[in-house]
Amino acid sequence: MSLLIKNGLLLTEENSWIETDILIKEGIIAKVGKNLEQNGEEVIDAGGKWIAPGFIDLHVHLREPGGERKETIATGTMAAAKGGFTTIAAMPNTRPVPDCPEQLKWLNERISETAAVRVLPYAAITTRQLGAELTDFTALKEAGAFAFTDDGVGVQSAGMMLQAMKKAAALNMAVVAHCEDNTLISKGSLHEGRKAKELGLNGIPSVCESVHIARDILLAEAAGCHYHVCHISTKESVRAVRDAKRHGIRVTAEVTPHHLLLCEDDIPGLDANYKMNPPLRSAEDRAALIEGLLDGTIDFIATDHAPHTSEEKAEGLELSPFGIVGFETAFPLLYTNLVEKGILSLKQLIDFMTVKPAHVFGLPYGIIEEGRTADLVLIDLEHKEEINPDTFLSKGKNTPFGGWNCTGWPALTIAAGKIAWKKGMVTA
Ligand SMILES: NC(=O)N[C@@H](CC(=O)O)C(=O)O
Ligand SMILES: [Zn+2]
Ligand SMILES: [Zn+2]
Repeated sequence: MSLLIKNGLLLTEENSWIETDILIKEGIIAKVGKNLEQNGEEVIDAGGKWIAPGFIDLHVHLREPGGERKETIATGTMAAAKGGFTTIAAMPNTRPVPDCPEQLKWLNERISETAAVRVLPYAAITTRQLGAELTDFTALKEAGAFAFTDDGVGVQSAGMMLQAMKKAAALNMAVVAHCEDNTLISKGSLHEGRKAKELGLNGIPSVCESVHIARDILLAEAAGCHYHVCHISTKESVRAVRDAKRHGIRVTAEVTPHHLLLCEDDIPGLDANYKMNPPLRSAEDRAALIEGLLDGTIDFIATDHAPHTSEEKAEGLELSPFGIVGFETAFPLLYTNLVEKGILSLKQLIDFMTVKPAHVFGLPYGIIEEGRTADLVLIDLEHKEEINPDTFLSKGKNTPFGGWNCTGWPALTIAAGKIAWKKGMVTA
């Protein structure tokens, strides 16, 4: 299939734009330039919309296998495509866990049969993510693991983490960490701070995260491994990563849209759509995350798309599972609340969602250039719409952002040269 995109606006390095056409042939960007001639290709008139590299989200939960009531690879990747994402990396906290080559092979087959966009599967660090026994990293790498993580739980033992990092270093793979010390969780459902006190609930202290990050940075230095911090949320964590980078330690970090845009003060009461792990922290923490993103301490943005059923979320703040969905709101939220407010330039936002994650993990995506895979998103920066969870393609409707008015929405997503989602498209 060949496609010709006409009259798109392409962002330049200087945060300016040029008008361009893009010719796509057999999944590859064949030509970028003005007034390209049509030779029987399907034409897409971008009509002044912006063309960005397809977004890359390296922290998502697709729930399959085992959690199909919350999401499947098919529904999750359709939601991703609608959000403008063309490459996503799926976390291994499924049932079963991809902790052996057979399971990973099954997953890769399922992905190739049902996914609407590219899915890179993580493999677990420990068997069944129980923290007791290291998985076979060599075999898992051969079977197609993208990187190693036990996301959903922290690796409690420093000894286990060091072993994992040494193995990963030898294979030139990354260890990706959910940082949480189980002795410090305190059975909390939100941040240990003002709001927890006001609601009379147990809080999760900041040290619960930062102590793991500090530990792991020293372990990564000893092992010489690429260590990546998931969903960073506290000012102390940002400080630790900043300090580690200054010392030349190979640490990188991601932050979620919700931690950039919300803090504990925004939690209206006992609404479980504000419950996620790590929790929404203090206003100072939120400011430190933005500062960390701006000064390069935090490398990129990842949604931590974590769908749960409405029944589960109806159990309330204390009993419901942690997590919120992210694919279908990430760009409009960040564009409206960071770019339009002058905190980030459009170029910076696009980089945090494309070039940077690709660069950190050595992926050949996130760049619009002749010869590259045609992963693209057309964005309508003028379009205004209210976030309505009922319209989500994800099975998960669990978001605290329902009713937010946003400007700047994806209109069409092309993944590996094929239209993966188009505004107004009817899906099953
Ligand atoms: N972030 C969350 O609140 N929940 C995630 C787990 C995780 O990312 O740690 C989930 O799987 O639901
Ligand atoms: Zn996590
Ligand atoms: Zn997660």
